[in-house]
Amino acid sequence: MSDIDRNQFLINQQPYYRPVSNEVALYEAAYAARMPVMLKGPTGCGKTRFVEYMAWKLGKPLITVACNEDMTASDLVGRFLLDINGTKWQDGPLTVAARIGAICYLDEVVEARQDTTVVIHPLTDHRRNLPLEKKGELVTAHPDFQIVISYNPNYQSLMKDLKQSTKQRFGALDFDYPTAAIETEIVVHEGGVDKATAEKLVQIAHRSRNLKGHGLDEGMSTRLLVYAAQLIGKGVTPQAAAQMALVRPLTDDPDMRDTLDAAVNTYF
Ligand SMILES: Nc1ncnc2c1ncn2[C@@H]1O[C@H](COP(=O)(O)OP(=O)(O)OP(=O)(O)O)[C@@H](O)[C@H]1O
Repeated sequence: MSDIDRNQFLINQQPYYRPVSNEVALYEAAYAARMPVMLKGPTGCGKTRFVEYMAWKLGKPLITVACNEDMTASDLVGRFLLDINGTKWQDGPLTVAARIGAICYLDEVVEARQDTTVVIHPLTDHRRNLPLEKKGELVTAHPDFQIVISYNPNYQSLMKDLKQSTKQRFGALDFDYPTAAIETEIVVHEGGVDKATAEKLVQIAHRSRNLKGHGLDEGMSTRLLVYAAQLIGKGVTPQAAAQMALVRPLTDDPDMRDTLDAAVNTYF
């Protein structure tokens, strides 16, 4: 039993999510089958917002874990802690999610070491259980439990990739930056700018995305477009907002910065 209040992980207000394709229906089918789901796509394209929206739509709690390379299996599963009465077991977020029947979202899972990632294996196949080896307990996942991971294929390298035995436990949905019309709609909604301004921001992003692989690792994300729009909404000039939110975060290279600034200047 867990004394954790499941309600604290429920999303009470509908998150704004603009569907791009049939991802909502596909996710619902995967959830109905309790299939683990992998969301693949570049940074800032809506993966996290999508999971929040789906958790709200399905009325299930959501527990999110930002993965990093220092994360150990204990950070996910739990550990014994010392307190005044001696040692006390504390469940990690994955264990809490399995007990209360939450959707457990492991963000950027490829950042975690492979020996950490394998702890999810027994939860992602027919066993649906989680051995707490140090505690000597086998947790059987609540029927509502589901595991979702996000993954940016552009960052993958030989050193950092998921094992096939991990990948092949998931159904996968491809995400990418939406079409110009949909992305404009998102920037208007999230950034509170008019349509004409949002369209220009999106066009600048398209220019940068064309430079991916030609001096840029990634183009400007939808998230950065929303940031730029929010600055404009606070009274910053579009040019300064685009420089601060779109160009400067993207590159440290002075030539590339000048190229992107020039692109901004053709629009604003
Ligand atoms: N389809 C969409 N509907 C609504 N908002 C969106 C959508 N796509 C992107 N956004 C906006 O872009 C922002 C960034 O999206 P999100 O945080 O979901 O990115 P992400 O793909 O999870 O990024 P990362 O991989 O870096 O965590 C959101 O806060 C939201 O404002």
